[in-house]
Amino acid sequence: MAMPSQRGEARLSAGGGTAAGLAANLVRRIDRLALPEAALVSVTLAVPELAGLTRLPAMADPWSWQRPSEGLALIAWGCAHSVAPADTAGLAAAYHGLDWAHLDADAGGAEPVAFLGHGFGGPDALDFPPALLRVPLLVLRRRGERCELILSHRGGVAPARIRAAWGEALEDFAQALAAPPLAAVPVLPRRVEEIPSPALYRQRVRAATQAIAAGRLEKVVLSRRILVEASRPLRPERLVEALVERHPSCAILTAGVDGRTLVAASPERLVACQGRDVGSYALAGTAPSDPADPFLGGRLLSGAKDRHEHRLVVEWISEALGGLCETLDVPAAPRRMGLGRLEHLWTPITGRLKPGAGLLQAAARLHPTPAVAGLPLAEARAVLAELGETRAGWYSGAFGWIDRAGDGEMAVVLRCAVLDGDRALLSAGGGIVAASEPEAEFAETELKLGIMLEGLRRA
Ligand SMILES: C=C(O[C@@H]1C=C(C(=O)O)C=C[C@H]1O)C(=O)O
Repeated sequence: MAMPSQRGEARLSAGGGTAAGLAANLVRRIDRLALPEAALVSVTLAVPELAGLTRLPAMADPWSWQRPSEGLALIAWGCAHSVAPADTAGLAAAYHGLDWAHLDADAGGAEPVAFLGHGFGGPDALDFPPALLRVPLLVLRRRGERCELILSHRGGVAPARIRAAWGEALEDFAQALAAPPLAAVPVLPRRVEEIPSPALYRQRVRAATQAIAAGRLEKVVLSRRILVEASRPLRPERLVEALVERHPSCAILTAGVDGRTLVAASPERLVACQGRDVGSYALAGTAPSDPADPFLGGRLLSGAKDRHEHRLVVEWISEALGGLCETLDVPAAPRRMGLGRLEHLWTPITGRLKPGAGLLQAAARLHPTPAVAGLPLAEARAVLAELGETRAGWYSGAFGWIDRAGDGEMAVVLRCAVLDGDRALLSAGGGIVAASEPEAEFAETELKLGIMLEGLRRA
């Protein structure tokens, strides 16, 4: 544990060195390297001494991604390059336009990474930018046993300037890692606003089922959000810690945008790529899981309404991804994915990409899936607009990372909150099909909101 002491003396671990010592050591290693030349330059250093310290430290506007079940953590610090395109297509253009040179100083084989995120499309009630691509100044990456620091900087400037910027960032980052965690006083956030009101949400579910019965569309995903207030500022890094512990199979992500922090524990993979292997999750159909009632999940698997809702998503993803793939594997029947108090129907879809196809191309085709929008998409968007629904803070958009070689993953932003001081705005929704009932749909959103509400008690 870090010992409280003066700046520069803070210890990274009981037996380890000081934060200042680590930073000085890394700076010496960087000084010996000949930096590559390009518009964007990166260097990766192995840092086994940080392997036990890949928790998100307290910082302003944190960007991070963790998949604890895969032993993956990416913690960013600062910004070397950022682009704010108008949409997902713009994200792909921004990424492919990067002139990015890299020096793998310890021959660990790892590529430098960029983070990216975007909203659902259309107005964002929190005015989050439609899309962002960011190459951080530093990324601490842990993958299994390996731990590395990736440093990036805009090229075309004197190497001494780059080294100075990295040196300063390394010092600050090491200090943040060594800072002792703040006392864990539990908070009880209370609801201060519900948008729409519970009664209006039920009414929207009814209106949606009527539009479906009238033959306008097959499915539409409605959502609601709640604003909660705590008695003191909420801390994203503590919320992340709680989510990592409770939902290790999810993608736990943060994106700091102008002092507000989006935090999510998403069970839904929009797309993941490794080489030409690609995968996406169809996730739709939800029920409470009750350990005392093992048959409940069985009912989810055999229930006609949820199976129908799920099948629509499987077919749509198979078609969207299939167009980019040489081979596609779609399991014949869904499985159950358990997430604490609820569970989903889940079909992991995998394939082999055609040459030239990649993660961002797949992401642009897959977003928004009928798991968060509806079918057909244009009619679903029209119904959402008629019902007056808006989404906020990238909820039901996507967030993830991509490395220089094109490997990476994006998750659908679900089970999320935007933290702003002592307040947090939580969003959740659910798919409405012909057989949906207002009360059950409302209860489903409450279950989904429960994941963040529970985490926030420890924020
Ligand atoms: C829309 C959300 O979740 C999506 C909708 C689901 C459903 O309708 O059953 C299940 C998982 C997600 O794909 C949400 O969590 O807000």
